[in-house]
Amino acid sequence: MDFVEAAIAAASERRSKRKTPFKDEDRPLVVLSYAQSLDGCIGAKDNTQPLRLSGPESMRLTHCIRARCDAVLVGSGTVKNDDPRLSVRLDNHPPSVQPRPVVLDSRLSAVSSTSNVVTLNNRLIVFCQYLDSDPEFTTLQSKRAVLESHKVSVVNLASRHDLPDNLDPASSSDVSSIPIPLMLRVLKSKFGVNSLMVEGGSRIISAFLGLGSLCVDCLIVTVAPMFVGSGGVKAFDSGGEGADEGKKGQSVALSVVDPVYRQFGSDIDSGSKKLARGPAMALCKISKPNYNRSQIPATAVNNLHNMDSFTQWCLVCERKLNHDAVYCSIECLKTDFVSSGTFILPPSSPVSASSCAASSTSRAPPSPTNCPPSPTPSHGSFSDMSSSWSSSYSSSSSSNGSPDRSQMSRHEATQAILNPPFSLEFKSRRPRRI
Ligand SMILES: NC(=O)C1=CN([C@@H]2O[C@H](COP(=O)(O)OP(=O)(O)OC[C@H]3O[C@@H](n4cnc5c(N)ncnc54)[C@H](OP(=O)(O)O)[C@@H]3O)[C@@H](O)[C@H]2O)C=CC1
Ligand SMILES: Nc1nc(O)c(N)c(N[C@@H]2O[C@H](COP(=O)(O)O)[C@@H](O)[C@H]2O)n1
Repeated sequence: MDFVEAAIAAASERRSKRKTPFKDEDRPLVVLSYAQSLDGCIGAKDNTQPLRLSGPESMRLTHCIRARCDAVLVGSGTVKNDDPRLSVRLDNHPPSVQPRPVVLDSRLSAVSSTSNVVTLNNRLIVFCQYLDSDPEFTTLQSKRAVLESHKVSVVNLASRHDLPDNLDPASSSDVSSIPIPLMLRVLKSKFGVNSLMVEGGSRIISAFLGLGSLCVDCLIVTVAPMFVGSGGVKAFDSGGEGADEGKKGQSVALSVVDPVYRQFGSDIDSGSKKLARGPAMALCKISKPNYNRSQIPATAVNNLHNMDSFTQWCLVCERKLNHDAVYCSIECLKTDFVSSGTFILPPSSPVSASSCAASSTSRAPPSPTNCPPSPTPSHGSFSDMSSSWSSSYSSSSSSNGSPDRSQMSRHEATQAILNPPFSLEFKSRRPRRI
């Protein structure tokens, strides 16, 4: 599917250009992808099987993403709840080799010899984490032996024996949850995994999103036009039940840049009398772990899984910041504004004053020249945006006249925002009539 190819290619290109202090190439390209409801749920608490959110078209998309990746990862909660297969079955061009399933299962409590990921695939990788001094060490070693007898590759991240020589095992103070950066490096160096799809569930999504561009290159979210309600499992729950003590109840502002939307399936359409299952899809490239503070662990240079101390980096060019600032220069601020949650619309679609005002509260303050002189209603709609997605990835100047920002110098980007050759819509979307 072109959409997936374009998304992964763009993420890969972006990654290669990024100037971070750690070596991105030491870990696989990571595509975080899941399906959620309109109220942000990916499952239902009382379900003992996956909640079907995706329609047929976007389900196929999920399988296309699986097909384009070397491995597909889920957490122990998803294995316990869903017993997923994680295989490619709906792609028109199935890969000759299925992606390797990967499960994060610290205590080997979820995966068993009868799990689908074991019985349907003999290349499963399980990451666990326990010390020699663990009171349950013997039991855990027996479980491990059983899995290994079923051709499962088990990696204990706390054991030096399981890791390549150049990587240090997780420290004894850090055995509560699997250190994702270390796990990613092991996937690459020990198993040759160059691309990884992360499917969920909630805690895994929250953990990866919390690490932002440190560990995620591309985010593909299917949004299904349905509500799950109070019994739902939230996709992103960084301050919820599973959060560390001290982080409970805290909200986290995360933003994505250059979101692109495309409709897969029937959606809520003018001819439709009811909410059909035909999700729309948001494709986003994650750029920053956190809008207000792009915090990259300084120790990550030598020791990726050590998250003790933090250094600040400019949100745009990722240069080191000496002061308590978000950007290193005014150019960077403006450039970030160009690339922040804005949508490129055809030239005929004027920007609305209200949407411009809305944008200033959520992102970097816009230059006054960004706003139109008088209020004009926006004609941009959800479906308008879908037409521009491919051109903004594939050429330096798209058919609707909008420049490809990845090809622009910072100066050109700044000029573009001061004097845009196209109209921008920042926030507002007119709901479509049903
Ligand atoms: N709609 C969709 O696209 C998807 C929906 N789902 C749904 O998600 C739900 C399951 O979510 P949830 O219960 O949160 O389970 P998860 O699948 O997110 O697994 C969470 C568990 O993974 C283990 N784990 C190990 N290391 C980490 C880490 N660094 N960060 C986070 N977790 C880690 C922990 O268990 P341990 O200590 O045992 O290792 C943790 O409890 C199900 O309802 C499922 O249907 C799942 C995938 C996709
Ligand atoms: N994309 C997507 N849409 C949904 O509606 C879903 N419920 C999921 N769930 C994920 O798919 C797994 C099941 O995979 P198999 O069909 O067994 O291969 C499930 O565990 C979730 O990870 N995804």
